[in-house]
Amino acid sequence: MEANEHEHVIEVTDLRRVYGGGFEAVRGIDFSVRRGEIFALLGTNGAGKTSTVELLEGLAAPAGGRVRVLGHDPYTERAAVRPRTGVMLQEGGFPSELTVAETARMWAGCVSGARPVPDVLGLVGLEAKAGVRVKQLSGGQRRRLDLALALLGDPEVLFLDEPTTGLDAEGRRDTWELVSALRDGGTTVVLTTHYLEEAENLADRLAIMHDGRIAVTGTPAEVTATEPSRITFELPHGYFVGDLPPLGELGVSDHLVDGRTVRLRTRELQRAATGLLVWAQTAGVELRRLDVRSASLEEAFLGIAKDVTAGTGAAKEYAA
Ligand SMILES: Nc1ncnc2c1ncn2[C@@H]1O[C@H](COP(=O)(O)OP(=O)(O)OP(=O)(O)O)[C@@H](O)[C@H]1O
Repeated sequence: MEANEHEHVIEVTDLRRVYGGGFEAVRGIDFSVRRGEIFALLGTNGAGKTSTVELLEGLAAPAGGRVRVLGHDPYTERAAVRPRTGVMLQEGGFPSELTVAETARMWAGCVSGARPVPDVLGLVGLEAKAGVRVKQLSGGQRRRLDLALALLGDPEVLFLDEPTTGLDAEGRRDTWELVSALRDGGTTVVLTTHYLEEAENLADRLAIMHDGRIAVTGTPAEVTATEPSRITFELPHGYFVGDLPPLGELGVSDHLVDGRTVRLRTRELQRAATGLLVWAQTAGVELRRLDVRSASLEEAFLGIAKDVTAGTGAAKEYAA
């Protein structure tokens, strides 16, 4: 197939994974990832993210369903897939007595057409640590070495399992910049993360998993739009909630009054905010401490986890 930006480099259909004791960790999931996009898998602890990524990496055979990476089955056609993918595992597990450069050279020996080691260490900001033993690296520096090793083969598809766990704020930002630059260069990236901010900043599309299933997929904006927006303000002195325009007519789904503070939730943010501001202007009053905001990914995440736990959430998918 000719490489183009609409090509699905990963296709997952009704994928299932069952562990030895019969526990079904992945319970029939579907998603696809296009060439050159960053796709994030989010979810609560034990949701099945790592179990899923391991199936994409060809480390285990699915109990059911189908997975294709670059058009191949990553488990049975490992030889066709592995040289074109890079894998950053949660635990690198290198011999700790080797230096950073020795570790990378050892790894490069297993990769056909490996990039020069200094280039890859430079990419992840470890060039100054080339002569340092792995056991002397900080946790964050080890994560960067993990990433460098995944990049040695200049992969078309990169799997990153919690790439920024243990990194400080600066290290995290540097990794985001690097991953974005790789995407801009055409690399397809699948990452798991616990940091919602990371998915919001980095992902072109994401899926939120819960209990082995995908609860929602879409762009960060689409997923965020599943939760209502919020408007908060203080009632002007001398006014009561009943003096406001009828809230239902402004598209407000529910409201809460706490002292003089009014909190509204709406799925029609522009209509509700405009209605309130026009009312305030006409009444000649100021809405003090006015705060108007769309839901964050965190609110969507918590809302979805709650919905699914309560059994009210059917899987939602947005147009790609
Ligand atoms: N080797 C195993 N044998 C049996 N059960 C397992 C095994 N590995 C994982 N599980 C179970 O499968 C479920 C999914 O685990 P998985 O590691 O895929 O979740 P995750 O979403 O990556 O979690 P986390 O965010 O905590 O890393 C969990 O309930 C876990 O206990």
